[in-house]
Order: sequence, then C-alpha cells, then structure tokens
Amino acid sequence: MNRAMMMSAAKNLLTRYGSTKNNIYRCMSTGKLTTVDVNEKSGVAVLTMNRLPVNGLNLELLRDIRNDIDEIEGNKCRGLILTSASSSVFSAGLDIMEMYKPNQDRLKEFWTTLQDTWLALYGSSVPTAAAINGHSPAGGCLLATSCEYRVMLPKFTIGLNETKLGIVAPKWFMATFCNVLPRRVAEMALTQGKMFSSEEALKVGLVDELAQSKEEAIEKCQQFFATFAKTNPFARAMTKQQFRSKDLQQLEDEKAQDLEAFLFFVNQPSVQKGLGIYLDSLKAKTK
Ligand SMILES: CCCCCCCCC/C=C/C(=O)SCCNC(=O)CCNC(=O)[C@H](O)C(C)(C)COP(=O)(O)OP(=O)(O)OC[C@H]1O[C@@H](n2cnc3c(N)ncnc32)[C@H](O)[C@@H]1OP(=O)(O)O
Repeated sequence: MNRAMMMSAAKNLLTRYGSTKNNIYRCMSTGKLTTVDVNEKSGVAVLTMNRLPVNGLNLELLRDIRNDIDEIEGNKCRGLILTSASSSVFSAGLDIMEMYKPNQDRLKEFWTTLQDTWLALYGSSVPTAAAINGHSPAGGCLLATSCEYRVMLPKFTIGLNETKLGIVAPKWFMATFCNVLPRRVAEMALTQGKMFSSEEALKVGLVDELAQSKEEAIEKCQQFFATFAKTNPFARAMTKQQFRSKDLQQLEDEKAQDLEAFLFFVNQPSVQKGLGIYLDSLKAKTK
C-alpha cells in the first residue's frame, strides 16, 4: 500500500470513528476485552489486552484478539503492536479456570480458539511486535514470542513455565520459542520451566530491547517497523510466512490430534489435581 492509499484508508477510518486530540484514532475494536488504536501517521495498530487484573487468556479474550488480528490484516495496517492495559502484567497466560473442572464443549472451543489465534498471529502478513509492559508467563510468553520483535520493561519476568505446573507445552509453543532462542537455551529453559527476568531475557535474546516506559516500548516497536520502509510489503510478508511455514503447517496438519491430546491431558485426574493446587497457591498469595 503506498502513502496515498494509506492516507485514503486512514481518512475512511477517521470518517468511521473520528479523531482524538492526540491525532490517534480508534480504528476498530471488535470485542469488549481488547482495544485497537491505529496511529494515523504511521498506520500502526496498537492492540491492547484489557482483561484485568492479569489478562488471563480465556475464550472471550482469545476470540477478541483473533478477531482484532483479522481486522488489522484486513485494514492493511503497517504493523501490529501487542500490549496490555495493566501496568504490571502483560498476560498471565492461559486462564487456568478454563482448564480446571472444565465444561467439555467450552474446553474444546477454548483450545481451538487458541490454535487459531496463534496461527493468525504467528503467520500474520502484517509486521508484529510486543510491547511487554508486565509479567509474561506461559501463554503470555507464547503471544509475545509469536511476534517478530519484543521490547520489555525492566523488572518483570517472561518464560514458558509449564513444567512447573505439571503441564507439557505443546509442540507449537516450543517451535515458537525455538524461532527466537538458540535451540539449547530453549530446551534448557523449557525443561526447567524457567522464568527469565527482563534483563536475562535481553541477554539470551528472548527480548530484543528494554524500555523504561510503555510509551518508549511502543516507540521502539514502531522503529522496528520502520526498518521495513524500503522493503516490498508483499515480499516481506511472503518471506516471513515461508520462514515460519513448517511450524504453521505442522499445526494446520495436526490440529485435530493436538486438540485430542489437550483434552486427554487436561482431563487426567492428576492434572486436575495439580491445577487445583496451583490455583490455591496463587490465591493464597493474595490472602
Ligand atoms: C501433550 C500436550 C498436552 C497439552 C497440555 C496443556 C498445555 C497448556 C499450556 C498452558 C499454558 C498456560 O499459559 S498455563 C498458565 C500459566 N500461568 C501462570 O503460571 C501465571 C500464574 N500467575 C502469576 O504468576 C501471577 O498471577 C502474575 C501473572 C505474575 C501476576 O501476579 P500479581 O501479584 O500481579 O497477581 P496475582 O495476585 O497473582 O493474581 C491476581 C488474580 O489473578 C489470578 N490469576 C493469576 N494468573 C492466573 C491464571 N493464569 N489463570 C487464572 N487465574 C489467574 C490469581 O489467582 C488472582 O486471583 P484472586 O486471588 O481471585 O484475585
């Protein structure tokens, strides 16, 4: 999309939604648990998760994120920055309540929506970045590492901690991790269920930069997108998708088996017991 087309699209969107005094306008917000704001100058969309207190990824939040990604793609935005409305948690990962003593139909819908959200984010043609303005365990780390670039605020933690919960991260969680980290670092961190501090994450390459504020993190993500200014968007998108095609294709091919494995695993009495104990430990923390 050239600048003239971009401006015309921006004008259309402004007509639809109106501008604000900061010259940032709400482009679209497909759900109640997210907001999407598009910067009129850069054409970059900021997708903010807003399910407080911890952005636990339940079915409804995942649906909203998925729909937002589709809208952002459809509107040919110049980039997508994923961030959080919380000042201390990016996302606590999957909402454990979805997996604990679950309704089976909802459990299926939940996992299928997570699969589809990952396919949409990891494979999106639009450049993606995460402004990680809080803790980012497990599913939160999955979302962040599905993006092409990560900027994190200091003194938070990020990682795939599943083994600490008695859960096995699915193959596509691992593939996403391996797309960012050297294989040996990824294997050790996965088996240990390691949560990296922001500073450690920067050192191993799990995040690309640190920033002192959310605004600075968003600015750095925009600067990352600017590195594509002289590339052809179609060639860029194709290159990204080909680079990630093996991981994407594997889940596409194994979606049904992956769902079956998840249902089987989660419904094991020992896993239910472990999730119950973990939930109690989280709640005890606040008492
Ligand atoms: C073979 C293949 C097979 C497949 C096998 C299956 C694979 C599944 C893969 C799983 C992926 C996951 O993401 S599993 C999810 C893993 N996530 C985690 O372990 C994160 C746990 N949470 C935390 O560490 C912390 O909450 C953290 C995020 C740092 C924020 O700390 P804070 O002090 O700010 O907040 P807290 O007081 O802890 O939390 C506020 C409230 O939110 C709740 N809460 C926090 N995290 C929650 C969560 N993930 N789900 C539900 N509820 C959560 C707490 O219980 C509190 O509830 P009240 O006391 O009622 O207010």
